[in-house]
Order: sequence, then C-alpha cells, then structure tokens
Amino acid sequence: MPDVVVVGGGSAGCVAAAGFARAGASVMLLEAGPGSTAMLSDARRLPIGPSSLYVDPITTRVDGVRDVVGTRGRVLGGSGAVNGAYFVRAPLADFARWPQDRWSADVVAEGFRRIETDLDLGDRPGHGTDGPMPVSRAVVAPVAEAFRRAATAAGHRDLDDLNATDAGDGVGAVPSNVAGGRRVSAAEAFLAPVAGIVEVRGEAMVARVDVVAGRVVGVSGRDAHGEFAVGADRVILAAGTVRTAALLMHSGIGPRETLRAIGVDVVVDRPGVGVGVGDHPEVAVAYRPRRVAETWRTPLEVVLEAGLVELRCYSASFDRLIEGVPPGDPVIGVAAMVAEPLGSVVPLSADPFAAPRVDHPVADADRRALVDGVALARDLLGRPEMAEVVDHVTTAPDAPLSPGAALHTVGSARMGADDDPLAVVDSSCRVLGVSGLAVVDASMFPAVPTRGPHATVIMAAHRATEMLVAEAVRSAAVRRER
Ligand SMILES: Cc1cc2nc3c(=O)[nH]c(=O)nc-3n(C[C@H](O)[C@H](O)[C@H](O)COP(=O)(O)OP(=O)(O)OC[C@H]3O[C@@H](n4cnc5c(N)ncnc54)[C@H](O)[C@@H]3O)c2cc1C
Repeated sequence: MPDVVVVGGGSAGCVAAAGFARAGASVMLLEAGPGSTAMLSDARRLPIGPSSLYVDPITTRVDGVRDVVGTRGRVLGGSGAVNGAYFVRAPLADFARWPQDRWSADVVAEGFRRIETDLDLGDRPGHGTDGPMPVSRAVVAPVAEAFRRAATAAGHRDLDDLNATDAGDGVGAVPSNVAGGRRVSAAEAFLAPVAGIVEVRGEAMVARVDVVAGRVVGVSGRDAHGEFAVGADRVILAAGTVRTAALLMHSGIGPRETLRAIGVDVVVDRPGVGVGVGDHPEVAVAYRPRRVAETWRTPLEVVLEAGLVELRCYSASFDRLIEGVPPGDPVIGVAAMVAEPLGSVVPLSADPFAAPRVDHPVADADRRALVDGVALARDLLGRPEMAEVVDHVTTAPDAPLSPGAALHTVGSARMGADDDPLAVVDSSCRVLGVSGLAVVDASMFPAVPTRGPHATVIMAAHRATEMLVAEAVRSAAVRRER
C-alpha cells in the first residue's frame, strides 16, 4: 500500500506527488488521461482542438441559458500541459481573503519565489533562481508590440515585470512558463526529476474516495484493465476544480440535498462542495488584420491590466492557435478579473465517470466591467500605433455582450475557518470531517485571483504539500512513540 495516493496528475497533482516523494514517501499518482506529455510542448499552440486526445470537454452553462464547451486538460500535467503558458502571479492583495494563519502575504511571496527560476529577471528581489518552473518573457508578435505601444500612448503604465510584487496596473510582456520555445508543465518541472520514485498510472480514473468511520481507506476507479481499488490512509485530491468537486460528491462528501438528488449516501454533509465557483468571464473584440500572423512565441505575449479588467492581446487568430477551429478574425480578449464566484459544479447522474456541468452565471458588476473593457479595447484597436496591424474592428459596436469563461475555474471546495459553513478544507487543505483526505488544486482557492490562476495553482499546491508533508511526519512520529 503506498503512503500517499494523489488523484489527478495535473498542475497541482504533479507538484504534490513530487513533494511527497522528495520527503521519502511512497507515492502513487492516478491520472485519468495519458500518463505522458509527449507532443504537447509547442508553446505556440493550444492542443485543445475538437480532435484532441488530451482534453475533458465539460458543458458550461453561461447565464443559465447558453451551453458552451469548457475544455480542461486530461493528461499528465493537466490543464497546465495544454494551456496558454501565461504564468502571471496573483497580486499579494488577493491573498487577504485567504486564511492568514498560513497564507499571509509574506508566506505567499516567498512561495512564488521558491517555485520559479526566472530566466530574465532572476537577479531582482522577489524572484527565484533555483525553483523548478522556468519563467521567461518575449514579445515577437507584431500585434503584441503594437498593442503595448498603443496602451502606453493611451496613458497606461509600461511594466517591465508583471510578476513584481508591486506591479499593479499597466501593460507589459506576459511571464510564461516557457524555456527554449517549449511549454514546461508541472509534469516536466516537478514530476520528471522524481520520475523513478513516483508510481504514475495513466488512463486510471478514480470514481470515489473510500471512507470508513470518518477516515480515508483508499480510492476506487477504472483503468484499461477494469475496475481497481487502492488502499491508502492518505489521499490527496488534485483532479481540478470541476472533477475534484464531482469526486467529493460521488464519495458522499457534499451538500446533503445534491447527494440525495443523484442517489449517493451522505458520508459528510458539506454544503460548500461545488458551490461559490468562480472564473473570469471573457468576451472578444475581433478585428480584421492587415496580414495573417506568422510570428509569435506564445498565444498571449502582452496583456493590459486595467482595474477590473485584463485586456488579452492574442498573438494570432484562434484557428492558428488551435487545430480544427474554423477560420476567424483575431481578437482582443476582455476578461473581468475581479469576478464574483456565483458558479457551481452540478453532478448530473449517479455515474461517477460522467462529466458534471459547470453553471457560470455572470454578475451584473462583471457585466458592467466587461462593457467598459470592450470600449477600452475598441479605443486601443483604433489608435494609430495599431494601424500597421489592424485594418478595422469587425465586432459591431452594438453587438450583444456574450461572455464565455476564461477556463480559470476555481473554488469548488474552498478553504476556510472551521466555523465557515461553506468551507470544505482547513487552512492546511485538509478536508473538514474526513481524516487523511486533502485537496491541493484550484478547487481550494477561497477567492478568484485577479490574474490567470496557473502560477497561483503551482505556488499554492507547493505550499499545501509542504504543510501536509510536515503533518504526515508529525503523525508518524506520534505513532512511533505509541
Ligand atoms: C485550455 C486552457 C488554457 C488555459 N490557459 C491558462 C493560462 O495561459 N494561464 C493561466 O494562468 N491559466 C490558464 N488556464 C488555467 C490553468 O491551466 C488551470 O487553472 C490549472 O492548470 C489548474 O490546475 P489543477 O491542478 O487545479 O487542475 P488540472 O491541471 O486541470 O489537473 C487535473 C487533472 O486531474 C485529472 N483528473 C480529473 N479527474 C480525475 C479522476 N477522477 N481520476 C484521476 N484523474 C483525474 C485530469 O485528467 C487532469 O490531468 C488554462 C486552462 C485551460 C483548460
């Protein structure tokens, strides 16, 4: 029996598995998708098209009426193996809404420093030079350069380091988890160095966590050989915000009424599982380019942080970034970053392997922010600095606002104090009411970060794993003394 089973080999799961292995534990990592990231390292493209073998398509219901497909990574490295490689830290002010006993600004700042090797700015205070994740920046897409010039000419601050502790608002080059043109996921950065000592099982989908008398005793699921069960008295959930919530509910841990509706016996009534889920609502402003883009390094090389919104200057049209997408004009994405977490993960049946739905209502405040952001995007696209790249804006001025989600879903099993009725895990990421079970992925975020979540997911999983390892060492010592 392994000391630890990690469920989900995505961004957080790879960090957790590596952390326990380095501490000397025997670790089994169960990943629903392929157990290798071969073929996924081209940082110029997102391998999430309609025929991708590396994604989990999740129906996302926007505003209660419009169903869209929200893709998640389903492969070792998870969403971080197929994402845009934007690796921007959440500002420290965001963490005021995290439990301060373990997630103070100082602790978080040090956490960000320790996970990275900043290949450009490692010599600056607050940056790391010996962490597993390489971070670099480059602006080579003509539209990205023009957008940066347009934003500064319009009065926005030009920032040479979006990951500086005091970066604030402004326009700048996106820090990316890219080295030598390759997207580096947590699977390469964290797991590969300990590959020989973590038992990785790909194509192994966990159906439920088995709990007896309030204690974890293992997990069960299905792989290529059929049904399996693995005994363990320590299980770390890292199946991503959507599937971790579903897994908890199918294991009997969740809101009593929801569990009853899908015919699952209640093990622990935790009303916070699957509710208060956040994302960044995003709309697109399209333009006709003067020339089809040929040169770019990552899908997002430059962004503008402007109060409640982030303007995301995509380097090329989506059909050039994602195989199998119909041709279309390139866009500036406008995302509401101070978004209200009104969403939920809704299990649709008793089948633990079936995908749940994500409901994503957009708050009025977010809608107002998007309207202002669209006006700003139109203004910048019309500036002389962009004239060499942009022929004209093709989104009609009176086009209805039709937000999607930026695939930045967080908070389906959130962290909080014992007396918070919607808390699912404590400040060390241990599931309240079930001993031996923890959640270390984006599910446990107590608030939506005001930047893309990936850097924060890696930092938080690293910090959570340190705490869980320390606790495991303490309880082993207590057992030995007995
Ligand atoms: C297409 C895309 C682009 C994005 N771009 C960016 C970006 O550029 N910058 C940014 O900051 N953020 C981006 N994000 C978001 C960011 O990548 C995620 O927030 C982050 O990777 C989530 O990490 P995680 O560990 O919580 O989940 P994931 O990385 O999604 O990992 C979950 C893993 O668990 C596995 N799994 C699920 N269910 C089970 C089960 N039952 N049993 C076993 N395994 C299971 C999955 O297959 C997956 O590998 C993007 C997301 C997507 C999908």
